[in-house]
Amino acid sequence: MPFPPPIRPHALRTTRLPRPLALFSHSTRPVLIHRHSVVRTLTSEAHPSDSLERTRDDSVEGLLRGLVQGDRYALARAITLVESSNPKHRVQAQILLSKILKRESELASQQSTSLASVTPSTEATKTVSGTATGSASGSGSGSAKNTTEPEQRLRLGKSFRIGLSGPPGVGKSTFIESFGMYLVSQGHRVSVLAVDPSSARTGGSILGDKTRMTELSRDHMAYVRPSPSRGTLGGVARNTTEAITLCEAAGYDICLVETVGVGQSETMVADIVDMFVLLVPPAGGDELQGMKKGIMELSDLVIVNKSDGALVDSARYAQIEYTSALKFVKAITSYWKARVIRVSSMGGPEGGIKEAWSTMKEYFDIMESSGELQRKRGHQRKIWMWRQVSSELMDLLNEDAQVRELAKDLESKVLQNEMMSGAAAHQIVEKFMKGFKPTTSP
Ligand SMILES: Nc1nc2c(ncn2[C@@H]2O[C@H](COP(=O)(O)OP(=O)(O)OP(=O)(O)O)[C@@H](O)[C@H]2O)c(=O)[nH]1
Repeated sequence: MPFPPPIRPHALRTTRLPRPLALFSHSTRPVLIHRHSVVRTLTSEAHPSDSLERTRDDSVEGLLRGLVQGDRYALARAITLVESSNPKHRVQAQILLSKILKRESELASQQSTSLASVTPSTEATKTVSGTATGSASGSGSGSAKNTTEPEQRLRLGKSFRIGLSGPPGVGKSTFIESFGMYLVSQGHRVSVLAVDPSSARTGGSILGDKTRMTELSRDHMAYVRPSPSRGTLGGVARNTTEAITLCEAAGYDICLVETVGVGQSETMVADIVDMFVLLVPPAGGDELQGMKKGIMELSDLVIVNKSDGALVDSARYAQIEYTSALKFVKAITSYWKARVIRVSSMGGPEGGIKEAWSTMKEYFDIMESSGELQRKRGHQRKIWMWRQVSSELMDLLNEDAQVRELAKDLESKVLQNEMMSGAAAHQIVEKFMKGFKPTTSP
């Protein structure tokens, strides 16, 4: 099956917001002090057409209803729920996710009949515009309700998950802004999630308070998650996987997951997405030497960014260098050989953005039609099941006060070389198992 057609081909011109601060009256979120944060929060999560009603319903049913209507308030709150470490919230999050997955499988069985009677683009256009006009104008809501089948918004498994990584300053936000706006102009609905490894380690943030992707954030066809996930890397990954599921349930057919190309986060992102794209600066030689071989092995596409003005020659040089470096890297799948293209993120669609999308789309079509995409997703789910097991076990260990106390003592013994690390680990697990009281799962 080819890449799912855009949901709303004619929507672009009708959806721009006048000024972010005009949305104050609609926001149910607390007003933040930092000016950029205010703009990011409001522009990313609030739009007059996001919801048919302003009342906030945080029950699982309410969130689900909001999600399938494509309401960004509901999406933002649902992502906050899955990111929460509060045990009560985790139970609610799991119920919400399992309801989404249940609906997805029900839809899959109905799909052949419903999609045969309605062409995908017509169905999607009705659905999304119905939601948008319903609240924006009020008068159109009657007919909008008639044509809106919320279940049709659950397009799980019909989205394209793209991971984007690259060193700080390579132009990731500029690329995503430009690329995202191009996709939106083609009728796609785009969500952007950020994975920030620094927040996992130190609580700080590389992405910081910088206002990023302002134009895309304001577009009704896009959802930019204002703040990156935090917590342990395993927790961040779990949150991101669940956030992707929520974005897909809310009708976003393209999900971009961005990470800074330092540390382990790119491996983690590559295990979540369908395609992994590496952005590199227009220089080869030393920089290429410094680039970890591992990250090249993960890449399905390498984009040499900033291929414009005086940088074109070095971008060409980098393209040649990366292309030959890739010859020594083992392909991830026999269906696709990684490519290197040049892009100017500031050069508009013709500056390489169009080519980047057609290459990604070609990848998606090949992987989808060969069945490789489904296999890859299945394999990823299996990997994540086990990563989640270890992440949850670690959470349980950390929550146990007695284990924490023992661990502190054993850590210092291991540090002083008074005890073998394996023996210490064994004692910790033993202590935990003795005191473990199973809780009822959702
Ligand atoms: N000439 C040129 N400059 C670019 C291009 N893309 C980005 N830049 C510039 O590169 C600088 C860094 O761009 P960002 O998009 O902030 O880079 P980033 O990778 O998101 O940076 P971090 O948020 O620090 O990770 C900015 O000054 C951009 O204007 C491009 O295609 N051509």
